[in-house]
Amino acid sequence: MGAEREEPGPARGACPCPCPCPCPGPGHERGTARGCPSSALPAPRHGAMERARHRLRQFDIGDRFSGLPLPRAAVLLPLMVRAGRLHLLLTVRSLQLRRSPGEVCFPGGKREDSDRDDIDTALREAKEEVGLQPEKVEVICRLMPGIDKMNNLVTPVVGFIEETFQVTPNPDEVSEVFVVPLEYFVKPLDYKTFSYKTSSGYSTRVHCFTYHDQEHRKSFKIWGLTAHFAVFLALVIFGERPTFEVDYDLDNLFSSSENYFTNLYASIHERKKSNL
Ligand SMILES: CCC(=O)SCCNC(=O)CCNC(=O)[C@H](O)C(C)(C)COP(=O)(O)OP(=O)(O)OC[C@H]1O[C@@H](n2cnc3c(N)ncnc32)[C@H](O)[C@@H]1OP(=O)(O)O
Ligand SMILES: [Mg+2]
Repeated sequence: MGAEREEPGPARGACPCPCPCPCPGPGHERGTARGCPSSALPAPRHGAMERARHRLRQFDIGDRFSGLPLPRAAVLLPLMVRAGRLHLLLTVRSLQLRRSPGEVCFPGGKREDSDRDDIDTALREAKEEVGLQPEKVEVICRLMPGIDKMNNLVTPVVGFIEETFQVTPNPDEVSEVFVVPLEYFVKPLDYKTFSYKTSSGYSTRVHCFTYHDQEHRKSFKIWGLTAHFAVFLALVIFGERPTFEVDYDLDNLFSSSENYFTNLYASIHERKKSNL
């Protein structure tokens, strides 16, 4: 892993800055070279990134749900700028995997004992799965968690990566990597929704996007938890009404996303109690 990180802080991550100054110091933002007097690294100054950073920091949940008694997992939502627009990097899971083979997901996985927090988990998994070095990620925030089919508490960690990043997928876990313009998750061309009842009996709306990728000349289906995270990320960053229905009050996005999560969590908790 990279250099020591401060706890807590709005913009955390492995600091790529090679300078010896305490990190972050006054005016020196961790995970970036901004404000660092002795750093030679250029700070990314793209307008779309600056706006996204600002919005995302308002939705950072930090370690807020770290005490919940559920097994933990984390995913990295890797954002990059291509042709002036934000894009999200996604993976297709290897067909050899026991769980969710062939499904689209973000780089990520289950917490290991060596991980200090969800950021460590997301960065470690991204390195293992697509060869992304932690120091090449500017971690911005952690967003509201979700709960997967196995009742893992899954925390999405948002980070910026360079457009020039060359993926090296680990074929044991990842069969393909592709990128989607983030706007697609608020203005899709091919979208369906259906309702889904979780194992705890909680009814939720499932988003299902089909993305026709020109680069790979094929279509990818992005749905379930992965689509849930991508939609929320796009809502946070763009602050616009999507072209489809969502389970949030868009005028109170933070509190309604928190309510959504707490209701889902409560349904699992209740089910566990009634099974005792
Ligand atoms: C509404 C219902 C839904 O949402 S399903 C809809 C669509 N699907 C999704 O949205 C995907 C959502 N799921 C996920 O994002 C992931 O499953 C999450 C929750 C992050 C968990 O991460 P996951 O990728 O399963 O865990 P992981 O990476 O820790 O391990 C995956 C399996 O791979 C194995 N593995 C690990 N390293 C290697 C290796 N070097 N060679 C071979 N195998 C390897 C792990 O042991 C693990 O296997 P297993 O799952 O324990 O059998
Ligand atoms: Mg994984």
